[in-house]
Amino acid sequence: MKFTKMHGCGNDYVYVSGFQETIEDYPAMARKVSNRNFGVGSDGLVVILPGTAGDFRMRMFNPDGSEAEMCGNAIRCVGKYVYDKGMTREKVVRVDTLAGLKVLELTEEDGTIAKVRVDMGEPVLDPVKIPVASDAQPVLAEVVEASGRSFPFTCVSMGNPHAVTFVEDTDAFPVEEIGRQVEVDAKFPRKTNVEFVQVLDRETVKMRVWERGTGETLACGTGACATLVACVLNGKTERKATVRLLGGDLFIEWDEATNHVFMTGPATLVFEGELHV
Ligand SMILES: N[C@@H](CCC[C@H](N)C(=O)O)C(=O)O
Repeated sequence: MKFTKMHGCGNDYVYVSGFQETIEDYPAMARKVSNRNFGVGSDGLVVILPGTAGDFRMRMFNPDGSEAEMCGNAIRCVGKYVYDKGMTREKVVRVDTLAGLKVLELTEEDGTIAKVRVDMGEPVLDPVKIPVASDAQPVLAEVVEASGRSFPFTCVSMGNPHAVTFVEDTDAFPVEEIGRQVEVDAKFPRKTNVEFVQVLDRETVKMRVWERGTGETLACGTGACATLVACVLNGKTERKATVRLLGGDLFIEWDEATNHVFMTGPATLVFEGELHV
Protein backbone atom coordinates (compact mmCIF):
# COMPACT_ATOMS: atom_id res chain seq x y z
CA MET A 1 0.00 0.00 0.00
CA LYS A 2 1.47 3.34 -1.08
CA PHE A 3 1.33 6.03 1.59
CA THR A 4 2.57 9.52 2.35
CA LYS A 5 3.71 10.62 5.79
CA MET A 6 2.89 14.26 6.53
CA HIS A 7 2.60 16.45 9.59
CA GLY A 8 1.04 19.70 10.70
CA CYS A 9 2.99 21.19 13.63
CA GLY A 10 4.29 17.71 14.49
CA ASN A 11 0.83 16.09 14.50
CA ASP A 12 1.77 13.30 12.08
CA TYR A 13 -0.47 11.06 10.02
CA VAL A 14 -0.17 8.39 7.36
CA TYR A 15 -2.09 9.58 4.27
CA VAL A 16 -3.48 7.05 1.81
CA SER A 17 -5.23 7.83 -1.46
CA GLY A 18 -8.56 6.02 -1.65
CA PHE A 19 -8.45 6.77 -5.39
CA GLN A 20 -5.63 4.21 -5.73
CA GLU A 21 -5.70 1.95 -2.72
CA THR A 22 -8.47 -0.20 -1.27
CA ILE A 23 -8.52 -0.60 2.51
CA GLU A 24 -10.94 -3.23 3.74
CA ASP A 25 -10.78 -2.50 7.45
CA TYR A 26 -10.00 1.14 8.23
CA PRO A 27 -9.79 0.79 12.06
CA ALA A 28 -7.42 -2.20 11.78
CA MET A 29 -5.26 -0.34 9.25
CA ALA A 30 -5.15 2.73 11.51
CA ARG A 31 -3.93 0.60 14.43
CA LYS A 32 -1.32 -1.04 12.19
CA VAL A 33 0.18 2.04 10.49
CA SER A 34 0.17 4.16 13.65
CA ASN A 35 2.29 1.75 15.65
CA ARG A 36 5.71 3.37 16.07
CA ASN A 37 7.50 0.01 16.39
CA PHE A 38 5.62 -2.37 14.10
CA GLY A 39 4.09 0.10 11.63
CA VAL A 40 4.98 3.39 9.98
CA GLY A 41 4.47 5.37 13.18
CA SER A 42 1.89 8.15 13.35
CA ASP A 43 -0.93 9.80 15.27
CA GLY A 44 -3.38 8.00 12.98
CA LEU A 45 -4.53 7.23 9.45
CA VAL A 46 -6.06 9.67 6.96
CA VAL A 47 -7.77 8.43 3.80
CA ILE A 48 -8.45 10.80 0.88
CA LEU A 49 -11.53 9.85 -1.15
CA PRO A 50 -13.74 11.36 -3.86
CA GLY A 51 -16.02 14.08 -2.52
CA THR A 52 -19.79 14.25 -2.66
CA ALA A 53 -20.63 17.87 -1.78
CA GLY A 54 -16.93 18.79 -1.85
CA ASP A 55 -14.04 18.14 -4.23
CA PHE A 56 -12.58 15.49 -1.93
CA ARG A 57 -13.51 13.63 1.23
CA MET A 58 -11.30 13.06 4.27
CA ARG A 59 -11.71 10.19 6.72
CA MET A 60 -9.50 10.21 9.80
CA PHE A 61 -8.81 7.37 12.25
CA ASN A 62 -7.03 7.58 15.60
CA PRO A 63 -4.36 5.01 16.57
CA ASP A 64 -6.97 3.11 18.62
CA GLY A 65 -9.03 2.65 15.44
CA SER A 66 -11.79 5.12 16.35
CA GLU A 67 -12.95 7.46 13.59
CA ALA A 68 -12.89 11.20 14.36
CA GLU A 69 -15.38 13.62 12.86
CA MET A 70 -12.68 16.16 12.03
CA CYS A 71 -8.94 16.79 12.23
CA GLY A 72 -7.56 20.30 11.76
CA ASN A 73 -3.91 19.43 11.18
CA ALA A 74 -4.80 16.60 8.80
CA ILE A 75 -7.13 18.65 6.65
CA ARG A 76 -4.36 21.18 5.94
CA CYS A 77 -2.14 18.29 4.82
CA VAL A 78 -4.98 16.94 2.64
CA GLY A 79 -4.99 20.31 0.88
CA LYS A 80 -1.25 20.06 0.28
CA TYR A 81 -1.54 16.41 -0.83
CA VAL A 82 -4.21 16.95 -3.49
CA TYR A 83 -2.55 20.07 -4.90
CA ASP A 84 1.06 18.86 -4.90
CA LYS A 85 0.04 15.56 -6.51
CA GLY A 86 -1.88 17.36 -9.27
CA MET A 87 -5.30 16.05 -8.17
CA THR A 88 -6.56 19.65 -8.38
CA ARG A 89 -5.31 22.89 -9.89
CA GLU A 90 -7.47 25.00 -7.58
CA LYS A 91 -6.07 26.95 -4.62
CA VAL A 92 -9.49 26.84 -2.96
CA VAL A 93 -10.40 23.25 -2.14
CA ARG A 94 -13.60 21.95 -0.52
CA VAL A 95 -13.30 18.83 1.62
CA ASP A 96 -16.15 16.71 3.03
CA THR A 97 -15.70 15.49 6.59
CA LEU A 98 -17.99 13.89 9.15
CA ALA A 99 -18.18 17.42 10.63
CA GLY A 100 -19.41 18.91 7.35
CA LEU A 101 -17.82 20.63 4.37
CA LYS A 102 -14.61 22.58 5.06
CA VAL A 103 -13.11 25.14 2.68
CA LEU A 104 -9.32 25.38 2.39
CA GLU A 105 -7.22 28.23 0.96
CA LEU A 106 -3.80 26.99 -0.13
CA THR A 107 -0.63 29.11 -0.18
CA GLU A 108 2.21 28.00 -2.45
CA GLU A 109 5.90 28.61 -1.74
CA ASP A 110 8.70 27.38 -4.03
CA GLY A 111 6.33 25.21 -6.08
CA THR A 112 4.65 23.35 -3.21
CA ILE A 113 1.88 24.13 -0.74
CA ALA A 114 3.42 25.32 2.53
CA LYS A 115 0.54 26.95 4.38
CA VAL A 116 -3.21 26.41 4.49
CA ARG A 117 -6.05 28.51 5.92
CA VAL A 118 -9.16 26.52 6.79
CA ASP A 119 -12.69 27.75 7.40
CA MET A 120 -13.48 25.46 10.33
CA GLY A 121 -17.10 26.56 10.54
CA GLU A 122 -19.04 27.58 13.64
CA PRO A 123 -18.05 26.28 17.08
CA VAL A 124 -20.76 24.21 18.74
CA LEU A 125 -21.59 25.35 22.28
CA ASP A 126 -24.79 23.38 22.93
CA PRO A 127 -23.94 20.72 25.58
CA VAL A 128 -26.25 18.17 23.95
CA LYS A 129 -24.40 18.48 20.66
CA ILE A 130 -20.84 18.64 22.05
CA PRO A 131 -21.76 16.25 23.81
CA VAL A 132 -21.22 16.86 27.54
CA ALA A 133 -23.54 16.25 30.48
CA SER A 134 -24.05 19.81 31.68
CA ASP A 135 -26.96 22.16 32.37
CA ALA A 136 -24.99 25.24 31.34
CA GLN A 137 -24.92 26.82 27.87
CA PRO A 138 -22.27 27.76 27.01
CA VAL A 139 -20.45 25.28 29.21
CA LEU A 140 -17.78 27.49 30.80
CA ALA A 141 -16.79 25.72 34.00
CA GLU A 142 -17.98 22.12 34.12
CA VAL A 143 -16.04 20.60 36.98
CA VAL A 144 -14.35 17.26 36.38
CA GLU A 145 -12.44 15.42 39.10
CA ALA A 146 -9.09 13.81 38.30
CA SER A 147 -6.37 12.56 40.66
CA GLY A 148 -8.28 14.05 43.58
CA ARG A 149 -8.29 17.55 42.05
CA SER A 150 -11.16 19.55 40.51
CA PHE A 151 -10.73 21.12 37.08
CA PRO A 152 -13.27 23.53 35.53
CA PHE A 153 -13.66 22.84 31.80
CA THR A 154 -15.02 25.02 29.01
CA CYS A 155 -16.54 22.63 26.48
CA VAL A 156 -16.61 23.29 22.73
CA SER A 157 -17.16 21.08 19.70
CA MET A 158 -15.38 21.86 16.44
CA GLY A 159 -17.17 18.86 14.97
CA ASN A 160 -15.31 16.77 17.53
CA PRO A 161 -15.51 17.29 21.31
CA HIS A 162 -13.03 19.39 23.29
CA ALA A 163 -12.72 20.24 26.99
CA VAL A 164 -10.44 23.20 27.73
CA THR A 165 -9.00 24.15 31.11
CA PHE A 166 -6.64 26.96 32.08
CA VAL A 167 -3.41 26.18 33.94
CA GLU A 168 -0.50 28.22 35.33
CA ASP A 169 2.28 26.46 33.48
CA THR A 170 1.71 23.99 30.65
CA ASP A 171 5.35 22.79 30.75
CA ALA A 172 5.00 21.62 34.35
CA PHE A 173 1.44 20.27 34.05
CA PRO A 174 0.86 16.46 34.27
CA VAL A 175 -0.95 16.29 30.91
CA GLU A 176 -0.85 12.53 30.58
CA GLU A 177 -2.06 11.79 34.12
CA ILE A 178 -4.99 14.23 34.03
CA GLY A 179 -5.81 14.03 30.31
CA ARG A 180 -6.14 10.24 30.40
CA GLN A 181 -8.79 10.46 33.13
CA VAL A 182 -10.76 13.40 31.70
CA GLU A 183 -10.93 11.82 28.21
CA VAL A 184 -13.08 8.98 29.54
CA ASP A 185 -14.99 10.82 32.27
CA ALA A 186 -18.68 9.85 32.34
CA LYS A 187 -19.63 13.49 31.58
CA PHE A 188 -18.39 12.97 28.02
CA PRO A 189 -20.54 10.28 26.37
CA ARG A 190 -18.37 10.25 23.20
CA LYS A 191 -15.17 10.82 25.23
CA THR A 192 -13.30 14.08 24.70
CA ASN A 193 -10.08 15.72 23.60
CA VAL A 194 -8.55 17.66 26.50
CA GLU A 195 -6.69 20.98 26.21
CA PHE A 196 -4.50 22.54 28.91
CA VAL A 197 -3.99 26.24 28.23
CA GLN A 198 -1.64 28.88 29.63
CA VAL A 199 -2.51 32.44 28.62
CA LEU A 200 0.64 34.46 27.83
CA ASP A 201 -1.07 37.67 26.69
CA ARG A 202 -4.28 38.67 24.92
CA GLU A 203 -2.95 37.46 21.56
CA THR A 204 -0.83 34.46 22.55
CA VAL A 205 -1.51 31.26 24.46
CA LYS A 206 0.39 28.03 25.02
CA MET A 207 -1.52 24.77 24.79
CA ARG A 208 -0.81 21.10 25.37
CA VAL A 209 -3.32 18.51 24.29
CA TRP A 210 -4.39 15.03 25.27
CA GLU A 211 -6.21 13.64 22.24
CA ARG A 212 -9.13 11.24 22.34
CA GLY A 213 -8.06 7.85 20.97
CA THR A 214 -4.42 8.92 20.74
CA GLY A 215 -2.80 10.35 23.89
CA GLU A 216 -0.63 13.46 24.04
CA THR A 217 0.28 14.82 20.61
CA LEU A 218 2.51 17.71 19.55
CA ALA A 219 -0.45 19.68 18.19
CA CYS A 220 -4.18 19.59 17.56
CA GLY A 221 -5.83 21.90 15.02
CA THR A 222 -9.41 21.48 16.19
CA GLY A 223 -8.06 21.74 19.75
CA ALA A 224 -6.36 25.06 18.92
CA CYS A 225 -9.68 26.36 17.53
CA ALA A 226 -11.60 25.17 20.61
CA THR A 227 -8.92 26.81 22.77
CA LEU A 228 -9.35 30.21 21.10
CA VAL A 229 -13.13 29.97 21.44
CA ALA A 230 -12.75 29.05 25.13
CA CYS A 231 -10.34 31.95 25.67
CA VAL A 232 -12.76 34.44 24.11
CA LEU A 233 -15.75 33.06 26.03
CA ASN A 234 -13.78 33.44 29.27
CA GLY A 235 -12.55 36.96 28.39
CA LYS A 236 -8.90 35.91 28.25
CA THR A 237 -7.86 36.83 24.68
CA GLU A 238 -8.94 38.79 21.63
CA ARG A 239 -10.77 36.97 18.83
CA LYS A 240 -7.47 36.50 16.95
CA ALA A 241 -4.58 34.77 18.66
CA THR A 242 -1.56 32.55 18.14
CA VAL A 243 -1.78 29.16 19.79
CA ARG A 244 1.70 27.86 20.63
CA LEU A 245 1.80 24.06 20.58
CA LEU A 246 4.67 21.70 21.34
CA GLY A 247 5.22 21.21 17.58
CA GLY A 248 4.64 24.74 16.28
CA ASP A 249 2.25 27.66 16.08
CA LEU A 250 -1.28 27.96 14.68
CA PHE A 251 -3.01 31.28 14.06
CA ILE A 252 -6.71 31.17 14.96
CA GLU A 253 -9.42 33.75 14.29
CA TRP A 254 -13.06 33.64 15.47
CA ASP A 255 -14.86 36.00 13.11
CA GLU A 256 -17.59 37.96 14.82
CA ALA A 257 -19.63 38.63 11.67
CA THR A 258 -19.91 35.03 10.45
CA ASN A 259 -19.29 33.20 13.76
CA HIS A 260 -16.82 31.02 11.81
CA VAL A 261 -13.44 29.98 13.17
CA PHE A 262 -10.44 30.15 10.80
CA MET A 263 -7.21 28.24 11.31
CA THR A 264 -3.94 29.03 9.49
CA GLY A 265 -0.87 26.83 9.72
CA PRO A 266 1.76 24.74 7.98
CA ALA A 267 1.43 21.45 6.13
CA THR A 268 4.65 19.45 5.75
CA LEU A 269 5.68 16.40 3.73
CA VAL A 270 7.93 13.95 5.61
CA PHE A 271 8.33 11.01 3.22
CA GLU A 272 6.55 8.64 0.84
CA GLY A 273 6.60 4.90 1.27
CA GLU A 274 5.12 1.51 0.56
CA LEU A 275 3.77 -0.67 3.35
CA HIS A 276 3.64 -4.45 3.06
CA VAL A 277 0.09 -5.36 4.08
N1 LIG B 1 -5.19 16.07 15.85
C1 LIG B 1 -6.44 16.41 15.34
C2 LIG B 1 -7.66 15.81 15.96
C3 LIG B 1 -7.71 14.29 15.71
C4 LIG B 1 -8.97 13.63 16.19
C5 LIG B 1 -9.12 13.57 17.69
N2 LIG B 1 -8.16 12.73 18.31
C6 LIG B 1 -10.54 13.10 18.02
O1 LIG B 1 -10.75 11.91 18.25
O2 LIG B 1 -11.46 13.93 18.02
C7 LIG B 1 -6.57 17.87 14.96
O3 LIG B 1 -5.55 18.42 14.51
O4 LIG B 1 -7.66 18.44 15.00
